[in-house]
Amino acid sequence: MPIIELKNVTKKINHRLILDNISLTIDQHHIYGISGPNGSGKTILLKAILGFVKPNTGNITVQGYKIRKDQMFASNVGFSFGEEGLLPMFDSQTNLQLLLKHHQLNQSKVISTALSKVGLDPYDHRKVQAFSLGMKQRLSIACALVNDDPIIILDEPTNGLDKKGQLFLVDLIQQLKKEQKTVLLTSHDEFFLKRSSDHIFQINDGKIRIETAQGG
Ligand SMILES: Nc1ncnc2c1ncn2[C@@H]1O[C@H](COP(=O)(O)OP(=O)(O)OP(=O)(O)O)[C@@H](O)[C@H]1O
Repeated sequence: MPIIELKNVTKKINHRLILDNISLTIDQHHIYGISGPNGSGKTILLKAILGFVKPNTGNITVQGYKIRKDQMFASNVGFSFGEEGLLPMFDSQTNLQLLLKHHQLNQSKVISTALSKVGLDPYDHRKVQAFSLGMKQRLSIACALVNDDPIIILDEPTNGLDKKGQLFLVDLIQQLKKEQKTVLLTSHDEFFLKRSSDHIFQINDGKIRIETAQGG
């Protein structure tokens, strides 16, 4: 059974068709990359899967639950939308702490582990507003990882990362695959997509098509 399934999903914004009858299946433990020009609907698609955007027609199912029907929002999904999800007036530890879904006795260990996984210093207590773009991107990715969810959604995770950071991210995604996570990510960087993903989808004019399926 697919872990995520979209059936005939349509989304219009201001009478403009953004997602045009999209059907898609995502199998668990695979890495899926989505490419497409600016404004093609990649972010809207990810937000619809999470339940943050309501489609006009169609159904989205995550782990067997219909989103905005059985469940308002997809649970068990870690997500990163770059800087927009961060609280700049707090340090990285507080940003992660506020996201923890479950009370944990070893909270600071869980937070340190997530920061170390993305190459940030767990003892750096500066406010996030003092971080470089690359550090903010890494923290945003840590936000997606901190709850150890089985599904990880990363919108443009290479934004702000230099070449070394991008290679680090490729390794991190391969590590997530080894941990049996299902990852759905978007990127404009074809090289990064090919290096990191088992399957690549292309969105254009609201329609989605599979570009390559390298097998996972
Ligand atoms: N809140 C909104 N109000 C009006 N239009 C919106 C809104 N959010 C998105 N859109 C429009 O929907 C379209 C798809 O946006 P989306 O952010 O999904 O594109 P994208 O493929 O992620 O683009 P990029 O590569 O630039 O990040 C764009 O034309 C955008 O202007």
